[in-house]
Amino acid sequence: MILSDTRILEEIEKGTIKITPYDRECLGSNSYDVHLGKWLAKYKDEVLDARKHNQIEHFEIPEEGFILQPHVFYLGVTEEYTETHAHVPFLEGKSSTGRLGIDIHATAGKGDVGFCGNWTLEISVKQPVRIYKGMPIGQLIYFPVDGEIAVKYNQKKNAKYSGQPNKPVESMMWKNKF
Ligand SMILES: O=c1ccn([C@H]2C[C@H](O)[C@@H](COP(=O)(O)OP(=O)(O)OP(=O)(O)O)O2)c(=O)[nH]1
Repeated sequence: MILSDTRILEEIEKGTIKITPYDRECLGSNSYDVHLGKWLAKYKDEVLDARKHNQIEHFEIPEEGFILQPHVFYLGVTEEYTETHAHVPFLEGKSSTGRLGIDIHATAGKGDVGFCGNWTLEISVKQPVRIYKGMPIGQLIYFPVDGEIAVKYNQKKNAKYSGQPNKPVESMMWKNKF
């Protein structure tokens, strides 16, 4: 089951879903459109090491936009700060971004019950494409959960991405012991 527009609105009124900034126009029949924040980032090193803390450098998308290149991996961020306290939020692309050859997440679009923060986007493109801050970039969909949640994401001691800011956050895989 996926929450409908009226159910998303009810949850927003209850405070179990928070989306800031919020615009009623961005609410679809069963999703909410999110937008590209002004910060992008790239890893400093060409070769990443899954055991190490790979550093990123942030840069701002200028007014005239920024051309993303294929074979370069970017991190982006949603303009929206969200909180989801009773449902599983999923970040999906939009058909219109997909049709421009833009992928906005790599492998994991699922969020956690209790996730609070801006969403980091894992962006790659099929051909050069100019993107702009504030453009619609994805959509959030919400799934009800079956059963009690013992520990919500924002209550977990080792949650790596809790409270993500309005700048992209790099992989914290290095915090896993392996
Ligand atoms: O494209 C995405 C997908 C998820 N998230 C956020 C929401 C999610 O609640 C959180 C953690 O995601 P996930 O559980 O997939 O990450 P992990 O690598 O397993 O980290 P952790 O060990 O903290 O769960 O990151 C993003 O910012 N961008």
